[in-house]
Amino acid sequence: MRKLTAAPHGLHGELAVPGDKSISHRALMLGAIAAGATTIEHWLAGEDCLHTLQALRAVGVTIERHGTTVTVQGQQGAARFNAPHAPLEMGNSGTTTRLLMGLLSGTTFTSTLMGDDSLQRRPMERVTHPLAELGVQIELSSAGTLPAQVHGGPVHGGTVQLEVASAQVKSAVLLAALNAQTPTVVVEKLPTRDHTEIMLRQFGADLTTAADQRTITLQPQPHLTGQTVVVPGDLSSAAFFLVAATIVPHSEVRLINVNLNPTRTGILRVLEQMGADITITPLPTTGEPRGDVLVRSHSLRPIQLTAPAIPAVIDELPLVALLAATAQGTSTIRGAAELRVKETDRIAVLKTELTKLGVTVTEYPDGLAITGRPEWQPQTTTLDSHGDHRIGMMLAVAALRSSTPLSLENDAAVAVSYPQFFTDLEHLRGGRA
Ligand SMILES: O=C(O)C1=C[C@@H](OP(=O)(O)O)[C@@H](O)[C@H](O)C1
Ligand SMILES: C=C(OP(=O)(O)O)C(=O)O
Repeated sequence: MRKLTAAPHGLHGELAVPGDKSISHRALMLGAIAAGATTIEHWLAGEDCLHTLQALRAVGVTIERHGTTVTVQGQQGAARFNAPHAPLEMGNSGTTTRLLMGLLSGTTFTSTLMGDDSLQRRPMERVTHPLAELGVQIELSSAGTLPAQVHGGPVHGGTVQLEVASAQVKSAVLLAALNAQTPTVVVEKLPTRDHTEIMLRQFGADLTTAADQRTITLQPQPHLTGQTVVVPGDLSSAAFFLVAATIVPHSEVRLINVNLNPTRTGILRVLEQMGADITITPLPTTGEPRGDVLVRSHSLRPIQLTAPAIPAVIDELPLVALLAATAQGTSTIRGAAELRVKETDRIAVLKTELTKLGVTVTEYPDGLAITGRPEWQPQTTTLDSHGDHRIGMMLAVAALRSSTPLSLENDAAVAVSYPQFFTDLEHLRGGRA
């Protein structure tokens, strides 16, 4: 249980958030199968990425970590991994699980993947079905969930049409297809985050994305070479402070060196459309776009989000719901049924926690309607993350507008993606209550 305090004087200052979670997972995995060493700087030492690191060590990859600098000794292909002595523990991490299903299909052995209670409930057939089209054999529980047995073996190329708009599924297919004998074409329903594609190109793969942004062609058997990967700050982590500074009066915050990949910047577009005061300054870079974002408090208007906008803001939707609570009028988030199969059913949990906070919320199968008021303040004493890191951090941001003390149950969940979240929040509060 953590005491949450308000920020009556607003949030102020500059912050470099930890490295991007999606990119940190991918850098470990591509480093593990490349030739030679990969050095990763500003790596995210959060619980999810540590599960990827431990799983790769368990299959014989040598990985050294000093804080946020990680060195991976590449094995020149998953076929050189060693069979693990025990099941691989995925913890709470959907990304670790789904991407490893693709990567481990290139081994010469069977791996067992296990997860925590939340991950054990999340759907995995979305990955095993498209992988089966490439000849990959994976067994799941009768409910289509973990534990999984991933059988290493031959993989063939082909065209795979994905049923779910998911970067995890797309990435699993691309990682498996590296070992095929013929090219693979992956066709997505909607474009999703393209970190795997960008990084595969950096490591030397021949991969093209069509003008529709959702058809990707990968040539098989590339020679991948170890790289230096400098991970940009995680926009999904920065988003908590972008939203906090917007809705807490008297704030001015600069988030420095955050990832600005357009497949991830939906939250910036939402803030702009709602009338927030943000200034984006791109930094010169190759590969992943990055830059600084300055935000000052501002009043907001409601927003209507539909399916095409969802992938680029999927992890920030709890924050969009909070922004909507302070806007004059009703906002809607639709086409977001994916929220129901995240760490929690985020639609149901948002309904519960926002209702406690005194916000008018309607739940739909695929989203929410939220009626906001510019003068809204939290109306409760105890909030609950339900064990979901993003819900916990959003609630801590909501509490900044409270006039009475609040407490947060299951606050430890934040360590999944942002272990120093409360310290960074305190830094921007300047220790002023
Ligand atoms: O590929 C990734 O790194 C991720 C993709 C998204 O999941 P889906 O692929 O299930 O949409 C996102 O929610 C998750 O936090 C990270
Ligand atoms: C959904 C998330 O992650 P994952 O799917 O990797 O558990 C998240 O970080 O919000």
